[in-house]
Amino acid sequence: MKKQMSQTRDWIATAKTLSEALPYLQRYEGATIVIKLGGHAMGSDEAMEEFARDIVLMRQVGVHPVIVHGGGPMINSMLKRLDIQSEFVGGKRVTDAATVEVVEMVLSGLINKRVVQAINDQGGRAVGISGKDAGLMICRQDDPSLGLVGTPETIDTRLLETLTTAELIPVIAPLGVSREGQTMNVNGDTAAGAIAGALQARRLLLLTDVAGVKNAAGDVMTELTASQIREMTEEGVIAGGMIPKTETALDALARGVRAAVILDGRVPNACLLELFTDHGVGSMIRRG
Ligand SMILES: Nc1ncnc2c1ncn2[C@@H]1O[C@H](COP(=O)(O)OP(=O)(O)O)[C@@H](O)[C@H]1O
Ligand SMILES: CC(=O)N[C@@H](CCC(=O)OP(=O)(O)O)C(=O)O
Repeated sequence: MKKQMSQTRDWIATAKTLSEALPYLQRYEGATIVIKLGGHAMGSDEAMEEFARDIVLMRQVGVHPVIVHGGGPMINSMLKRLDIQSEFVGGKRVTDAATVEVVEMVLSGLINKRVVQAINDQGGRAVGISGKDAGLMICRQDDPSLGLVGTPETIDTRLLETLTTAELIPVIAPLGVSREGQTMNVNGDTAAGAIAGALQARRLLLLTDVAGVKNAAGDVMTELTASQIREMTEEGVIAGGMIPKTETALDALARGVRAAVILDGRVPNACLLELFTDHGVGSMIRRG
């Protein structure tokens, strides 16, 4: 009897949560949300399944999710197996001709199809592409000392619009092509920011494996301004892989995205919590 009553209370709480989501569901109906799934946030098959369910639910309630994925740790292990050395400068991989082949193989092959399949297994209809498809992402060389690393120069959104109109979910591997036809390795965060800007996305969600951007004392900053980011980067508090994330957030806002959030992809249903409840799960960077 007691068990039955507590179960009823759980169901009532679930119904209340659903009911409270109504204003958020209305707010985001028809909105484009770009979600960057970092390699570190992919973790287990279970985490991937949960992420995929969130994405399918978003589509079901009229949101247009566009996924950009990373895969840094998986590229590292493939390079190691092939005995190719690799190093990062400012959160970006120094990329030579041999490395870019492995990057493309891992990102466009293994990871892209894993994300696509996870979404489709949950009843969604995802289509895997890279920045090379239909001239989506034309790049110039970032810093010559990084080799074949690209900075997106133009984003042609037509393919994404076609997919979205057909109610398909684009899943994008962060590779681009130079004007000369050279394949370029693009940091996943950088690619997501450029795509979010070009689509004038309502939100850019950067999913990673930390609770958010931490200050010098190690506390997560729930809100961050552009000047705080610049200061913390100069002081070395924001370092490594967090540099492209915060730079991307600022860049996306400058291009017209309303807000960017760096959030903890390890938290179950992180995307749903962020979009459809009061409980933010990371660091929010707003315009202004
Ligand atoms: N100030 C900071 N706050 C939080 N994380 C930071 C900070 N500075 C550096 N980092 C590092 O950035 C990492 C996230 O970047 P990265 O490893 O590239 O993630 P992903 O694979 O999800 O893109 C964190 O795991 C953390 O080690
Ligand atoms: C230029 C550059 O650094 N490219 C990244 C692309 C993958 C990526 O960004 O993966 P995460 O999101 O998991 O870090 C790389 O080669 O690792």
